[in-house]
Amino acid sequence: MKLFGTSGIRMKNLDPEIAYKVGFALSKKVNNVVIGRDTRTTGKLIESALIAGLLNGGSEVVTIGMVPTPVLGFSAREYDAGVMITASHNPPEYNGIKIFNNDGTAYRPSQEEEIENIVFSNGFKRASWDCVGDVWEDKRALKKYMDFILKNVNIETKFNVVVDCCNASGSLVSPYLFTDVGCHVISVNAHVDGRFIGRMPEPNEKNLKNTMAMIKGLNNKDGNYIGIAHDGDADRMIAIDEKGRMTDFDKLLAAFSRYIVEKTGKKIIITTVDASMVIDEYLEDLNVKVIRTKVGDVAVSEAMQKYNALFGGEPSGTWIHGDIHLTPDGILSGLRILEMMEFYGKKLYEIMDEIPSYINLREKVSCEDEKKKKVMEYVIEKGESLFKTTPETVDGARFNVEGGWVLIRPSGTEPYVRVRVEAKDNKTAKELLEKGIKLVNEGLKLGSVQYEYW
Ligand SMILES: N[C@@H]1[C@@H](O)[C@H](O)[C@@H](COP(=O)(O)O)O[C@@H]1O
Ligand SMILES: [Mg+2]
Repeated sequence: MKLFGTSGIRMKNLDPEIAYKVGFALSKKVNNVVIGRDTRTTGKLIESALIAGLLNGGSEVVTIGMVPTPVLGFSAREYDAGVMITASHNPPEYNGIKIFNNDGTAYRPSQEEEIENIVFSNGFKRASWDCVGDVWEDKRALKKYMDFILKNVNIETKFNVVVDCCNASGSLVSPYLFTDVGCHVISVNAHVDGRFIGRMPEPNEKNLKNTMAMIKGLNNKDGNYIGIAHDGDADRMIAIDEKGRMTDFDKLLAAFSRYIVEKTGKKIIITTVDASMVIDEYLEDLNVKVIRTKVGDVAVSEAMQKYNALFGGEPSGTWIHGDIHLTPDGILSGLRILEMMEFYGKKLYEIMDEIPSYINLREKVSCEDEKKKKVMEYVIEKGESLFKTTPETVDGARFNVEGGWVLIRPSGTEPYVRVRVEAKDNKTAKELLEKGIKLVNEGLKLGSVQYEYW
């Protein structure tokens, strides 16, 4: 059994026994740990089990309560490690455990494997009664993070911003920080509720429908609002422009990457294999090196350190600002969108409309975790003759064909195989998508096409 995926452990009805064992295993590696959790109903249950494991193994624990992931990542710098209890963008019945190093990066696969090996070895040696750990509470973590971010952003303009927090832990920080930098803020879904009653935590077109309509309505009356919407732990964000349109993930990433290069002169950008070719094209005249990694903030932060890059971003809206800290931060990303608008003196829709558009399609096919390996073996084997090219296998299988590409990869956070297509024309894009989905379904032996919007 493999516990860790793209972003730590992520499971439906996560068993507290797993949390206990992970806590115990972690106590064999570090002496003290800071723990935060998102708003999920199972948060305290998982936290209690994790703490029990850590204490039983002899680690000291500091809890910082309900916080966004960037606050936990930032707080980890004062300890040997940090643990965030979150299932990020997954629905409310999920929960997860993500471990952080004290440089703010998430645990690398090799570190996760060490924890897994201890968990499955079952050779737990408890600390004796006089060596068990203790727990303290730090109530100042949110404040320390907010002071730190405020020191590092510089926004003169009084922007109007709708901040949508999906009833998650971003609610405790994001609307306040936008207000503190001088924005007029309307907060939406900003009372915490682990059932995510306002909208589901994945920030996509379907879930942001009401917020987009609201912005459109406000701006009909000359409001000039943009929107910033987070996922369930606010390590991600997506922006909504003044016309009430959710910005395209890849185009926003391209615009922001260009801004960072123009502002800092640093010509390296890190992104992932599922990102659009628009990034390379939009930065072409600036001679920028765009480096692509596997999907996931772990791979992105690792490459940022390797190449000494200032910025790394994924088209899921997970962006890392290496000049500030190495934890993906959707709140800081939102503030930096405002810095970008101020830098260019343009509205968000004006910046977005300058970027070329390709046809980008994303679908996901239901696939239980246990079947993913087999499905991918099938995809790699049969895809080669179907697409008449050998796939790149940095992450999943990417088939580069005339006029576009298709990437088929198992999600590391959800029970899906993702099919991602990009092409210069509609026909090629549709064909690639259909072929990709058919391939996955054949692998699943479903026979019929079954998919949902990503
Ligand atoms: N922090 C990670 C991101 O880095 C990643 O992009 C996303 C999707 O991952 P996957 O496509 O494996 O489900 O999951 C999490 O949010
Ligand atoms: Mg997240």
